[in-house]
Amino acid sequence: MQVDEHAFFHAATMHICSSLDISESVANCYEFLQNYIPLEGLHINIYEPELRSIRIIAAQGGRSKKSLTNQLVPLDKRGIEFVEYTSDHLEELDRVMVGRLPDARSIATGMQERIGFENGSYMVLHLSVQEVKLGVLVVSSSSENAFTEKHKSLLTLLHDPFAIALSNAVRFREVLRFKEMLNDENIFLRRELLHITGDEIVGRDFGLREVMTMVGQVATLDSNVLLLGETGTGKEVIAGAIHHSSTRAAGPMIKVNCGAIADSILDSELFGHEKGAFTGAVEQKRGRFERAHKGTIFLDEVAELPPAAQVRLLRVIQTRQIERVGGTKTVPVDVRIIAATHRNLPQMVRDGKFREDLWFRLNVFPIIIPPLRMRKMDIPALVEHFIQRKAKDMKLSYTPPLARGALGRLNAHDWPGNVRELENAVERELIRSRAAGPGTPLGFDDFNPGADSVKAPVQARAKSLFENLTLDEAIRAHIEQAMRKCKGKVQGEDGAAALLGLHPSTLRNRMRKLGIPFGRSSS
Ligand SMILES: Nc1ncnc2c1ncn2[C@@H]1O[C@H](COP(=O)(O)OP(=O)(O)OP(=O)(O)O)[C@@H](O)[C@H]1O
Repeated sequence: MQVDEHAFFHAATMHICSSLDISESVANCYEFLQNYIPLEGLHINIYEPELRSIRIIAAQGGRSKKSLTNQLVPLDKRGIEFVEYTSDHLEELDRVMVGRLPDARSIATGMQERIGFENGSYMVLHLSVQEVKLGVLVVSSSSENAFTEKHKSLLTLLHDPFAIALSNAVRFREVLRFKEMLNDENIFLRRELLHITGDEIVGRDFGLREVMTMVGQVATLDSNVLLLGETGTGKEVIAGAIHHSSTRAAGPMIKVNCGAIADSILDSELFGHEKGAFTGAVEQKRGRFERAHKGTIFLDEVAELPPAAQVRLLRVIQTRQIERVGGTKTVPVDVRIIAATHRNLPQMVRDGKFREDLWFRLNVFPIIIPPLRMRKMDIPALVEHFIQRKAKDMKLSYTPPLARGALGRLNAHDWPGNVRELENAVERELIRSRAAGPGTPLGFDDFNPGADSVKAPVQARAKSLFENLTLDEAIRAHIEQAMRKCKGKVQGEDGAAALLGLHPSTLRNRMRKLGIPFGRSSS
């Protein structure tokens, strides 16, 4: 057959450049090329030296039923030597090499099985740009001696368009990888920034004192931690504190909300997927476990994991390895697990809804975070903290004061939504105050604590303690109460600083600010 080489080159280039996705380009080209070359398989492969393997980037034809895209074909010593030799001696070699498929076995054991022809022949076009070897285009046939000099020269014509398509594909993969890394880095840096700018844990010296002691005990170990507490109690905040105080603080902390991810994509989210693993998997993706490598993974709402995912999580904990969806190799991951739930996990284990073996693995060091109604002494400081933070977020040039009686109203509530509910209440009140005019005190007047019988005694106690007090007055009352208990002593084991969980000089500063006499001035 007489071939118009210009027309062939033009049409082939149009097919190769028809898509940004190299798999599609190869698919589009496959049938077209069959009009000129008796091929039954078309593959583009790159060499990955650190994995000592060939990676199939795009594949069409062949006898394999499974998608070959992204599969790794390990090379033995001879294979590595061959690939490295051809990379170093590109100029001296023919651009297209023709050979018998059985001989290819010595280069890449397994490649032949993947293509699916026992016997037959192949042509390999070495793809390079500016003398840098990128990879190869492999054309194969199940017939022996299928390819002639004419086929060889036609394939040679296609070097540049295929090389450019491969170079773009490789760069695109790199960009995606960097994008993912930057994303992780960004999340990490934002957390870090919050940490440095003092997104401190309010109540660490009061209502969360025991919790923080436990955080201190476990943070530097690598043990798994289970955080138990109602919704909004600050489980994520505590998980962050553990990570930041651990030896993994320089690594990433990756959060997974196990209850918010659809079952169908849970595996791919947790463990990643290979390109082509399922419809829509257009690129390889690292899962959250891989992204948390050398850091911490925070599995929020762990009780919501469906049974199949529980099994896979258990396997990861046992083997410290993951397998991407659609992948064949295992990837080691060095990750510390912090899990959290607001559910009664032991009960779920008894009901057969949560695997007992997984429960044992996660429950190495449980920390119970008390609900806000059991640590109401933290409310004034939390309110102060949220007013400062939200006023900054809302770009207010002032921080409005609390109205008289506001704290009493807040204390009378039982806070079923815990700290998050309080945070939202403060935000709502700031919005109202801004609308009423700058500096309008935050009254929490419309705030309805509800009035069921369970809350009544709590309300009565809280009212007597805090009603009609401003924030400073409430803190002042709290300190004065501690000073009375400690008979005016600030420092020492039986001093007010120890009772309040503060450093003595911090307490003295605060007392000075609030005009509370201490030491000689108190007598
Ligand atoms: N001790 C605290 N100091 C300062 N802010 C806190 C504290 N505890 C909780 N918060 C804030 O309250 C909100 C809810 O906290 P967080 O998300 O950690 O709760 P959670 O228990 O993980 O909630 P969920 O169970 O719904 O996931 C967050 O905005 C958090 O910053």
